[in-house]
Amino acid sequence: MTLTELDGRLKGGLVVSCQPVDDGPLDHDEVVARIAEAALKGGAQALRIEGAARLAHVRRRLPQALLIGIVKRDLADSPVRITPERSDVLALADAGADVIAVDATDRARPASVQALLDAIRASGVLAMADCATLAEGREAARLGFDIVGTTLSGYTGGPVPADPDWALLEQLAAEHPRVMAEGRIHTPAQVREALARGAWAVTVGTAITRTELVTQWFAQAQSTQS
Ligand SMILES: CC(=O)N[C@H](C=O)[C@@H](O)[C@H](O)[C@H](O)COP(=O)(O)O
Repeated sequence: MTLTELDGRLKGGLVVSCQPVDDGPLDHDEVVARIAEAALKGGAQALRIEGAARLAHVRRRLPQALLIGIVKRDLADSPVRITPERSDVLALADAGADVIAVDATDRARPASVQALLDAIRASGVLAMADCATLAEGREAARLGFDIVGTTLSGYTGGPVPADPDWALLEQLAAEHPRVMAEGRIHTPAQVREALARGAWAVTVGTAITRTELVTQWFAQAQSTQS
């Protein structure tokens, strides 16, 4: 896919991250494929899918869908979880990802961000950098990532904030044409706000595809009433 095609399909649009709660009742390839199909019917322009085998399954079911692929793995010697290795990139490309997202944080890691980007480029797909800070976003843009995301802001140490990182979004959007607002965007009003603050596109996960957590939000509201 060319960048012009990517812009035509996703600029100003919504990505639904279809990552159910790990080991929960929705954490099955076919269930995720159906959630993904439902998200497209609801108006999503793209889907973020975790796992190469799962992405291949979704690709078979939804041949035309724009798929952003990641692999999440817990490593013994690095806090990097999202697409940490070259082999993850190759597996996602083989599975049919249009875009591959990698952790682009400045942390101890098994493969450099440059090496991951090189593997993505060699596979002929587009590249997204999941960042936590302005410096990381700048470095990702300098390396040549097509999309820079706020994905990891709030997740590299300390308590996780309640709100999206609007400041990081605005700072990145001032410098880069394709900034994905991602992370803790839970309402339609926040999607509008992200676009107003300069996001190129917006990814929503938990609020659409983690039923247990969304139910907890409502259930806790009920229990604080009584
Ligand atoms: C930090 C991390 O591992 N983020 C992950 C990245 O793929 C997912 O767990 C998030 O659900 C996704 O980024 C969407 O965000 P939210 O679920 O807040 O709408």
